[in-house]
Amino acid sequence: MPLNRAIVGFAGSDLPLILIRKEFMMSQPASPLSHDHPAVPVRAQLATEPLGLFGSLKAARSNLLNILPEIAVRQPMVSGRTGLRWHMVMDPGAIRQMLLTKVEDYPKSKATKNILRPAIGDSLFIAEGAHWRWQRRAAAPVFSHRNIANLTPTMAAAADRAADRIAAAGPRAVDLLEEMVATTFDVISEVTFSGDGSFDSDGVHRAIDAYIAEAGKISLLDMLGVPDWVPRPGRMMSGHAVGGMKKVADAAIEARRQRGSKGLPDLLDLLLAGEDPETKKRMNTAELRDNLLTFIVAGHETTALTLAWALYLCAFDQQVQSKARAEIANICGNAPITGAHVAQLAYLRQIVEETLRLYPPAGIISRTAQKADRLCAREIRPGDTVMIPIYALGRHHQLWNNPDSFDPDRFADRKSIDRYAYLPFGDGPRICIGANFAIQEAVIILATLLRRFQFEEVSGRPPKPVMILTLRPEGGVWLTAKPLRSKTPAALT
Ligand code: HEM
Repeated sequence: MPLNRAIVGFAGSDLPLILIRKEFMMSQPASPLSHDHPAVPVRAQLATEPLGLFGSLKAARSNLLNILPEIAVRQPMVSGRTGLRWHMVMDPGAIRQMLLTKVEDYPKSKATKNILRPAIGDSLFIAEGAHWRWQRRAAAPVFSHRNIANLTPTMAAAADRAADRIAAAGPRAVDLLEEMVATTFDVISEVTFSGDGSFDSDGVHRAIDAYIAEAGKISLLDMLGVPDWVPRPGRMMSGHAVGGMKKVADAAIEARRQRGSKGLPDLLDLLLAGEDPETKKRMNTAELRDNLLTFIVAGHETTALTLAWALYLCAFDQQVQSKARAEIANICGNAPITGAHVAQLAYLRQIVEETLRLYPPAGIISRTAQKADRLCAREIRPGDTVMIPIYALGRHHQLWNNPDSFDPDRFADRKSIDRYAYLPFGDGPRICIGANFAIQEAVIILATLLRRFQFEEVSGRPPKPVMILTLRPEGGVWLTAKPLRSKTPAALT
């Protein structure tokens, strides 16, 4: 079927308005479909009719996925106007243009920067141009293959602690989302400020979570295009917690400068030693702190969500869970999980990749166009918001077979997948710097938990995909964890 270039206006618009063809207006039942179709895991209910300005604003505050129209999983591009002109791009060629060939013309959107700048300053995540480039060059060695491999024991130890906590819950259902957030925070605080007894990691964790909860709610004022200097109440509320968090981080950096590195270098040691290979510039305390907080903010919740969704999917499909457990037994036996194992746990990696297709933590990324351009033969004007809805891309009917079903075997032959059809980590020069870190961490934690427990769904408590800043399972991921062995092999040695 040729791709239909529909343009959809979701509110008063100077763009051609509402051309939703009837066949695209059919709503999708949640699951299961019918006796002829396999059941599919939970998915978001996409909009089947224009929301209007207030409907869009309401959706944006409660669940951003609700602003995605159903045709976004069938069409290459959807455009409209809600205060500002916007486009959603699902066409791999057009996405390549935005993220790679014309990356300078599509910087991160103002809304993204407004939300994150109070917490992470002008760090690697939101800086542009030369200021971004030198920080990326200085931080790149921190995420080298060797440095990430060195973190394996820290990740495995945090995974064992998580397994012990889950075991302590006994036969009661456990919220795996909460457990995974605690576990990935444990990892990231250990690998950023390891061994600094004075570092108040609980305080930083509380401040970050409060910030994500408050400031992450897409501001009504941003959506309406109100200028940046108008204060945003939600962001001011969390300002106090953020100020405290920055002080804690600055003190930890100063303490490390005084005492120097001990043993294997952690992320802070590596960043302290890092310099831009071209300009030889090094980061000052504020730049180090903003980047470390960026790693914490960008790195812990995203990986926790991946793990929580992966465990939900393994409980949803017991055959996949058994196959994964067989692989772990075959590759790792009873030994503690090592970096060498991670490289061989191919099926576990496929589960993680398929989880990221169905529930990408960064469900929508967005850019503000700087120049007049054309995407999918459609006019882009300077100032237009151009979104890449990663969630819709991963479930696009033109790009995937049975897009809503869970099938890790899709990733058995990675070469068969169009690079720009699968973008949980973005692409081009702004691709996630922590992608390998996240995959390694997810594989280690998943392997540790699956060899110790059999996870089962709790009836009547399915997670609901909701996107505020990230795509989260609302209400948590409640599963029962049936013990398969009393202790992890690491703890037995
Ligand atoms: C499963 C886990 C993760 C997911 C799904 C994820 C996703 C993403 C995505 C989609 C982007 C690009 C955003 C855009 O282009 O607008 C990004 C950028 C970034 N991520 Fe991740 N991320 C994850 C884990 C991590 C980890 C573990 C770290 C660090 C420890 C990290 C640090 C960053 C940074 C610093 C950037 C900005 C890079 C730049 O602009 O040069 N992320 N991430």
